[in-house]
Formats: sequence, structure tokens, C-alpha cells
Amino acid sequence: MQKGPISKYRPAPRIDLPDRQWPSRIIEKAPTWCSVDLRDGNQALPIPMSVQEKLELFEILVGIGFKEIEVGFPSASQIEFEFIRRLIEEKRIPDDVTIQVIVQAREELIQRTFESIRGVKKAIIHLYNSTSPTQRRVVFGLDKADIIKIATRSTQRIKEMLPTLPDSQITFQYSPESFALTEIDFALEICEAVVDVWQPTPENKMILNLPETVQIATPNVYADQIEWFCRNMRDRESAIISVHTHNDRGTGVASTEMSLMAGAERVEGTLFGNGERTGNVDLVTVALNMYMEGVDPGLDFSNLDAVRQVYEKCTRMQVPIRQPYAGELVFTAFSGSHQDAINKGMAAQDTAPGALWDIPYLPIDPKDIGRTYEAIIRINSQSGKGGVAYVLENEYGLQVPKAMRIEFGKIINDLADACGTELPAMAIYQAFENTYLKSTQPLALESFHSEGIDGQYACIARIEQNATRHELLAQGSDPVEAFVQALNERHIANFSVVEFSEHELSRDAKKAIIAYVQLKSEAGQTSFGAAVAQNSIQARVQAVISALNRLPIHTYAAR
Ligand SMILES: CC(=O)SCCNC(=O)CCNC(=O)[C@H](O)C(C)(C)COP(=O)(O)OP(=O)(O)OC[C@H]1O[C@@H](n2cnc3c(N)ncnc32)[C@H](O)[C@@H]1OP(=O)(O)O
Ligand SMILES: CC(C)C(=O)C(=O)O
Repeated sequence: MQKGPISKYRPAPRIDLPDRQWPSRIIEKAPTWCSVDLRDGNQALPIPMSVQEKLELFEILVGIGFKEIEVGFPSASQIEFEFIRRLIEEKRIPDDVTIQVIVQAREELIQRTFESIRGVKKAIIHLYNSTSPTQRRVVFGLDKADIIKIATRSTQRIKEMLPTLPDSQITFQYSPESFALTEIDFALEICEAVVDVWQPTPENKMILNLPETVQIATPNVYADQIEWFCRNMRDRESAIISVHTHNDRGTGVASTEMSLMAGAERVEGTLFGNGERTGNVDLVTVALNMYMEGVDPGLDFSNLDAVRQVYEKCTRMQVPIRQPYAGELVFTAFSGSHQDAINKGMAAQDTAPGALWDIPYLPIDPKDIGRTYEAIIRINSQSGKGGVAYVLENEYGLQVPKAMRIEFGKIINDLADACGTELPAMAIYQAFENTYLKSTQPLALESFHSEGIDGQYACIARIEQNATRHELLAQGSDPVEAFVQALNERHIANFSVVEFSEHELSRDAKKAIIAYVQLKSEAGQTSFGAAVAQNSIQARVQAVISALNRLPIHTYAAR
């Protein structure tokens, strides 16, 4: 790279628009969407799609709700041509969907394009030629007037050929390719020249598609270009202003959104941003960004994973794991403070119909796009107690008490550090089981019985301590209290109960109780235990044993 001063590059020219309006506008309604997956997306693939793959992706696009779909470049290859013929001949195009076909401003290609759409009900014929100074000089070697002639001559030719499609409703679209790199007054001049030939009306509009073919400036510059164009164009009411952005600077979505604020009415792009180089604009992101702000995008992504699967299969591309909305990790938190906030947010979320979604770190409800909650919180060494508690509750139904989460969170943190990897939910549950539920050393409960008369309970318990058996008898105002009393009276352990809690667990259609206990030893140490049993008394008694086993051995001594 050059070191400053940089002489190899320069800033893109700005538009003189001091009274620009777009920065204070908001997007209040969805544009007309046009998917160019089957054309711009396809032309950028190392292995372009087969007819079968294009058919499959077309079905998905229709299912999402696209009403305009650019289906290909029919004069480019036999596959493209055949695919379009199959769509038409096999009547696969729903009545409310218009297909679009693209063509260069060349006579023989226009002929072939017309052949490809014979018999179609509705189609958009999309003519383009490049207009930027560099392309005029390098590719065409022509001056402005001749570049205008390329566009107007082909527009005229298409107009003349319309009667060869008597039963088809044809809309005409013109793109000054590389619009964003073209002098704005020349872009307007060429578009108006095309409009003059086509002669659209407010009732029978044509589409002017103003592409950001390659990004060379911040997205506000493109928005200025679109606003300037809309404000200065003759017969504005006779044209639909369409945008088509790429992503060279990573701002395809921003360019599209700002251009909508600047007056664009139609958006071309692809699913997940497939397309030339860094891709076209990702329509999933633009649409769901609108949804997040309360605007119905008119596209249905309620099963985004299914869309992604078909897309990946047909294009052989992969959706990156951080891709907005669709990426595997975009609704996942590993870090402790995020997990804690999500966990609390979930608990506080108002679930009444129509309630506003308001959860930290989750800008939309993953369920709206078919994502499940299970994967939201995943555990590694960056995670905290809140996340561990969330996994135990969501995956295994355990409502670990707040005080106990600190201890168990630390156990999991040490385990994750030692493993150096992510811990699956199963590993977290196993650690919980081994730490609390399966604890039988040094104390193990062999049996426990209790009987009550007039609010007083007597209990008989048999416990084993380091191969020595004890039979304990005691009384109390409830069976568990009697058991605690017995352990203290025999000095098997000297402790008091700080807190019990319990809840039901349903596993394999069987009901059980899990009890959690916090104890305090005579020496002042705190310990937690948990146990699962058929009833509350058994679960609590067993939980006491589990907690005692977590106290260092010297804090109690049997007599
Ligand atoms: C920004 C975009 O995405 S635009 C869409 C681009 N998509 C594609 O190119 C995919 C499909 N393309 C193809 O299959 C082929 O390029 C075809 C069939 C269109 C044309 O094939 P060929 O004529 O064999 O080759 P090629 O594309 O190299 O032709 C370049 C010629 O077309 C001219 N040309 C390029 N674009 C246009 C245009 N929009 N209008 C008129 N002429 C054009 C060039 O000036 C060049 O002319 P020259 O031969 O006099 O130098
Ligand atoms: C033909 C045009 C619309 C295009 O694909 C582009 O500019 O990227």
C-alpha cells in the first residue's frame, strides 16, 4: 500500500445538493422488490445454476413473495434460454409475478431475448449499457452522443418489436450501468433520451434502474445522486425509480436504505447478497431491517433456514455465520454479561399480543424468522452464571436458585477453561449431575422413613459414611427438619439450613421433584446441594446429603 500522501486514489465527486431532504426522511413502506438472484447472482457463480436448480430457486423466490424476478440473460446461454422457456411453457409463473429478462443494447441479442419470452403473460425487458467516463473510453471508445445512440437505438428496436408479442404485457426497464460513476447530468441526459423514445405515461410507466454497479463512495453520496435525479428528472410521474446496489465497500444495505429515503421506489438485489465480487445488496437484510422498525416488508422470511438451505444447495455458496439475520451465530451470545441481560430480558418480556419486543442484544425475535431459542446462549470460557442457568433451564427445565448459580457458574467456567472449547448443553448438565445429583461421598442415604402425629414427625434414616452405617432417629415439626435435627444431634454434621427451593420436573412423561438447598456449617461455610426424587420430602433430604458432601470433610465428624 502507498503511504500518505495517497496519490493513487481520490475522493469520488460529490453532488451539489445543499438542501438535500433524504437525511430526515424515514422508510415508511416497502418498495417493489425485484430479485436478481437468477441473473446477477447466477452470473457471478463459479458454477452457474442448472435449469433444475434455477427452477428450484425460482419456486423459493415466489414463495417468499417476490412479484418481480429477473430470471436471466436469455441471449447469454442455452441454459438461460431453456429455463425461461420452461417457466413459460410449463406455466410455472403465478399470475401476480412478472419475470424480467436482461439484454445488452445489441440487435442480435434483443432478437433472442424476444424469442425467449414468447407466450409470457407479463414481462419486464431490461436494457442496459454502461455510461461512466471510464467505460465510455475503455470499453466502447465512444463519446457521450454515441453512447446515447446505443441506448436509444435499442430502445427504439425493442419498441418496434413489441407487436411480435401481442398477448404479453411488457414493461420496459432501462439501466445506465455504472450510474453511480457517471456524471449525474449525463446520467439524466441519457435516461431522458431513452424516455423520449419509449414515451411512458403515468398510467403506463417505465422503470429507470440507477445502479451502484461498483461502490466508490460513502452511501450518502449515492443517496444524493438518487435525490438529485428524482428532483431534476422530466416526467418524473412516468417512471419508477429503481436502485440496484453492490457491496464493494460493504455498504450495499446502507446505500439501498438511504436511496429509498432519497426517493427510490423499487429495489433490485439478491438473497444473502450473492452477486458479482462482494455481491449485490442482501435483500433479506434490507427487508428484515424494515421489519425491525415496524414496516411490513411484504416478503416472508418466517422460515429463513429453509430459504438458506435451498439457496446454498442451488448456488453452492455458503451463508457466513455472521451474516445479518441468517448467519448461524447472529442470535447467539457467548459472553457472560450479554447472556445475563438476555436471560433477564426474556423473563421480563411482555408476551401479550401486540407487545413491543424489547430484549437486550436481540433486536428482533428470532422466532419471527423461524430461529429457535435453544441456540441463543452458548457456553464457553467467556460465559457467566446467567448463561449457564439459562441453558439448564431451557434445555433441562432446572430453575437453579440465584445463590447457587454463582457456585455452579464458576464450576462451568473452570471446566470451559480446562477444555478450551465450547461446552454443549449436555456437558453442562452432566457437570450439574456429577456435582450435585449423583453425590454419594462421603455420605450416602440408604433409606428414609417418616411418620407424623398431631403435627409432630419422627424420622428413621439410614446413612453410610465412609463404609460406616448410621441409623438416625429424631423428631421435628416436619420430616426434613427431623432429619436435619438427627444429623446435628449425632454430630454427623453440624449445620443449619439457609434455604430450600423445589419445583416439578417432567422427564419422559414422568413427574419428579427437584429440590435445591443451601446449608451453612457451624464453621460458617456455605454449601449447595440438589436432588431429584419422587416427592418433595425425599428430594429435600437427599439434597441435604448432596450439600453436606460438598463441605470439606473436616467441618463435620461422626460420633
Ligand atoms: C453490470 C452487469 O452485471 S451487466 C450484465 C453482465 N452479464 C453478463 O455479461 C453475463 C452474460 N454475458 C454473456 O454471456 C456474454 O457477455 C454475451 C452473450 C452478453 C455477449 O457475448 P460476446 O459478444 O461473445 O462477448 P462480450 O461480452 O465480450 O462482448 C463485448 C462486446 O459487447 C459490447 N457491450 C458490452 N456491454 C454492452 C451493452 N450493454 N450494450 C451494447 N454493447 C455492449 C462491448 O463493447 C464489446 O464490444 P466489442 O466486441 O465491439 O469490443
Ligand atoms: C445491469 C445493471 C443493472 C447491473 O447489473 C449493475 O449495474 O450491476
